[in-house]
Amino acid sequence: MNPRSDRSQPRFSHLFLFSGGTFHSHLANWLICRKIGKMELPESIPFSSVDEKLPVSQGDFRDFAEDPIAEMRKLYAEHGSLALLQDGFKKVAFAFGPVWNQPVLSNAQDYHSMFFAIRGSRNSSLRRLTSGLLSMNEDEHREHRRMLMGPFARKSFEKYFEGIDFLTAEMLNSWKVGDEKDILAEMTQFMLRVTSGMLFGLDNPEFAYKLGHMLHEWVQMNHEIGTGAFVADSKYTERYQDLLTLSDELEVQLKRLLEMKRQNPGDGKDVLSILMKAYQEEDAVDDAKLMGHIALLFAASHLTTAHTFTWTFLLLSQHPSVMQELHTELQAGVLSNPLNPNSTETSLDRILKESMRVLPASAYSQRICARDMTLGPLQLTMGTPVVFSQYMTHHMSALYPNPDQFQPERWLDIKPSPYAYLPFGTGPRMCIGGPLAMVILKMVIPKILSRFKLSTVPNSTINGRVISTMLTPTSTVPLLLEEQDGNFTSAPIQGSIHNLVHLPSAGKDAIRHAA
Ligand code: HEM
Repeated sequence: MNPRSDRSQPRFSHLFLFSGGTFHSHLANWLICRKIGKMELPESIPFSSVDEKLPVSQGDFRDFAEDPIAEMRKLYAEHGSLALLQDGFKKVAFAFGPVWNQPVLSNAQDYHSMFFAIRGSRNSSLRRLTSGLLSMNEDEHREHRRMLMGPFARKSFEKYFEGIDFLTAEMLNSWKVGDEKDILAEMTQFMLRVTSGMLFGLDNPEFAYKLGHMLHEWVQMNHEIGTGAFVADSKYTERYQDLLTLSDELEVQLKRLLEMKRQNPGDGKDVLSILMKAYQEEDAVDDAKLMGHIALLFAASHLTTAHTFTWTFLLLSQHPSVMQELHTELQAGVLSNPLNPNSTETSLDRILKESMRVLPASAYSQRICARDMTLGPLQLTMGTPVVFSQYMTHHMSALYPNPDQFQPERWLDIKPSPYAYLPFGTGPRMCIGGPLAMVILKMVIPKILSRFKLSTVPNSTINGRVISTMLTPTSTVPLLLEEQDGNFTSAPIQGSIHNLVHLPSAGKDAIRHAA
């Protein structure tokens, strides 16, 4: 039997947080939320009186797991910026756009964070490795976040530059004019090395990279079965045992790393050394927590940044006039110091902002209601997941005209609120590595583009979709390495990339408007 057609039995799962209760009207609350700051609720919201019609759709969470963007678009088209998806007894709330992002993301006391994947049983290595910031809330979160901020403060960045420069040169020296490169594989490998170096130091590069590879596999596996935290389907959970085994092995290696660091602290310039020192000074050494932080930092950092590199190079290769402007700035040498706070905004700043708007590496995330509460007209019981989405918010035409088009020049005229533009999230749980990721992108992109022209391979097929919470290229992303001669053209490409962004070579009707 096709499991998708078996709708007669509600599916129960110990993995899923149940939510029950009845719905009531909460018009007053909704009206208060209607105008927050400068942001108006988009006109399209269809309920005029909450009693008339609540924004509830019956659905199948497996459809959401398969294609989160398609499901979110459907909910948005049907209900506007607030919706509840109900599958049997289970419910998930969806909050799209700045009006609802604000309460969900600013109120960390009522909207708790939850690790994006299955966490394992109480005494498992998986549970310990997933105990980093994303699994912490309230006082515990505040305390650990404060200690973690040190290595991610701007004054710490210079410690990582030497390693990043070295690894960039190593990658570029392995590239040759005429090569066709899968830029996704290249940038993933590059970020794996950069992240391993930044987190563990490069005094023992072989061990750092070995650990990096293990963490990479562990992160990938978490994302693959991550959707299992939402839906009960063996498709997502059959690799769970493999994840438990890998977690055991990873924990052994991370313990080894901590021992090595204690015996030989090295130059102390890596994130782990800085953290260990901070924890020691506060007499708060807890190896399980340290390992949880390291695992999360790796998970949060390397693929998000690798995907941002990949999407940006793809978008540039499809937009020759944008590339031309960047090249002119590169030649004028105005991009050389990404750390200079006094430098005026360059086209690279706008390109990165726009790339992360139109193809945000983190497409959505979720919170869990910490108590029974209301969100607009919805009454949500404790434990109900609330999904918010960067992709949906960034593609709202009321906020960004022609939202599916890559138009870096729009940033000359706009300054959206942190609830309308949030590639790094916002509020008390905003990404702690965002500024560092931006510096890495701004350091490395000019170096690559000074050496090589990256051109689209005509008619290549580029696919992308959301896996777990990440907007991920799901095919290779082949680009041709050519001599940088400053003459840019583009060529048509195929694939599901056209469902995510409107590319000029695709013609007018290639994409439905996302939101
Ligand atoms: C382009 C690269 C990156 C993107 C797009 C990104 C995106 C995000 C987003 C959207 C969140 C908020 C999630 C939520 O609210 O549920 C987040 C949180 C986080 N990110 Fe990043 N991130 C990036 C790079 C990094 C880097 C380089 C690091 C560290 C080395 C990092 C570490 C973290 C941590 C620890 C959190 C959790 C913060 C907390 O819960 O308090 N990220 N990131």
